[in-house]
Amino acid sequence: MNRQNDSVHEKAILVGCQLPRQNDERFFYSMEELKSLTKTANGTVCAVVSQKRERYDSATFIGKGKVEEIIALEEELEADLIIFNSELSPSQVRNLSNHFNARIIDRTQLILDIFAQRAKTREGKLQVELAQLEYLLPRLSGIGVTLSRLGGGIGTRGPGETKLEKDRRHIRFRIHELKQQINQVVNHRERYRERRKHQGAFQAALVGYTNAGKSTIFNKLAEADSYEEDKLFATLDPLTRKVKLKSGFQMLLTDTVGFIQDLPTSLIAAFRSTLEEAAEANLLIHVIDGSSEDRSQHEKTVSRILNDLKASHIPMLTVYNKKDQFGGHFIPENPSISISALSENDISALLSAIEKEVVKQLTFYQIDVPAHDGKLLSRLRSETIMLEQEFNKEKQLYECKGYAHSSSSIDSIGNRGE
Ligand SMILES: Nc1nc2c(ncn2[C@@H]2O[C@H](COP(=O)(O)OP(=O)(O)OP(=O)(O)O)[C@@H](O)[C@H]2O)c(=O)[nH]1
Repeated sequence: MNRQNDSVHEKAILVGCQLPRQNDERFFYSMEELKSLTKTANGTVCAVVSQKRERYDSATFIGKGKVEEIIALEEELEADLIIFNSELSPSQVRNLSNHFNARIIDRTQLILDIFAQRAKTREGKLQVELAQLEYLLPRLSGIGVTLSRLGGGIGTRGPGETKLEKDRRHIRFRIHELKQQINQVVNHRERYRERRKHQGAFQAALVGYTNAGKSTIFNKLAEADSYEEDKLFATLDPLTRKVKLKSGFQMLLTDTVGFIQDLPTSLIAAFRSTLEEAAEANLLIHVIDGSSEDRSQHEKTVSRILNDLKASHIPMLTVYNKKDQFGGHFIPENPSISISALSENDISALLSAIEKEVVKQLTFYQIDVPAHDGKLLSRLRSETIMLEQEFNKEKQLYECKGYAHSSSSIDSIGNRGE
């Protein structure tokens, strides 16, 4: 399993600059999120500095006075890192590096670093490396010149603990290579996705703000071995598993990447194809950390991203998770359920709630199955929700009734009707 450099806790000063177009609430939330991202990357926040300006300073992002203030803080607190809450231009990084001993990184690099640490599947790793290199390339000013003392620590790590390449020629070659490999993997996944569609499987996807508890719920529902941890972004790749509902009906469940505000564009591009998978689901299971103070902000972020993905029309079950920490007293959206993913009873209630939503989308069928056709019977049991199965001794057949997914490939379900 892929872990951070647990022993190293770099000390970071966070820097934000609020422009007139950003209201106080949004700016505050974004700084809070930066703190949480820093902790996720195994950094320790030792100071937070912010400034209001009409526009960013083209040379140093923040004003001269603030630069002086941070120089003093850096010395006093012995900071290793200064993290800026916006994307810095290559020249801003260069200019700032002249003022500080600590390494300078921006929000994008921080997020890329976290994604690099937590990518699990081959595709996720390739995509994160590509996003990192595309970010890095314009920021190198010549062969072998490094970006803000590239070499170790937050912002410089590649997927699977490899060091980021720093030579322009190598980077270009690697970008080319990565694009080819990603194409292959994506094509392979597309074929797999088409096959699943063709088979008419019912597909559900877990979506939600990062750290809401998606992987935990996914594991409990699918009894799969996914990676969960109390840090942001434990899920970077969509993982798809079979989930058996109480009736025996099997659906596919996909776990998706955690959503955050202002995901860097390079990463949106990298994960677009994987997020598109969620956009094709029959049912979205939106997991919300009900115990978080930023709950409503998180919900807004997720709705916005779903909207961008053109997935807002998909039926949704809202799950307020971590009930053990908030008491479950919401009068929330419909349909919804409050649970603690850590409680077996609640997981069982969640399965029933999911089943209720699934049934809404299924079609009633009635079919006679010859007694000797055990194969069809067993398929009906797992691929549909069978309500009745009566044996007609005279005709030597089973009279079955139930609900099936409308695009089910069980072609023998001919005589549907309500
Ligand atoms: N107290 C409590 N903790 C929970 C519950 N569900 C999940 N957690 C914890 O919350 C943390 C985050 O859970 P994950 O399942 O990794 O969250 P995620 O939504 O997959 O996160 P990303 O992959 O970062 O998007 C873990 O430490 C879980 O153990 C719950 O119901 N109650």
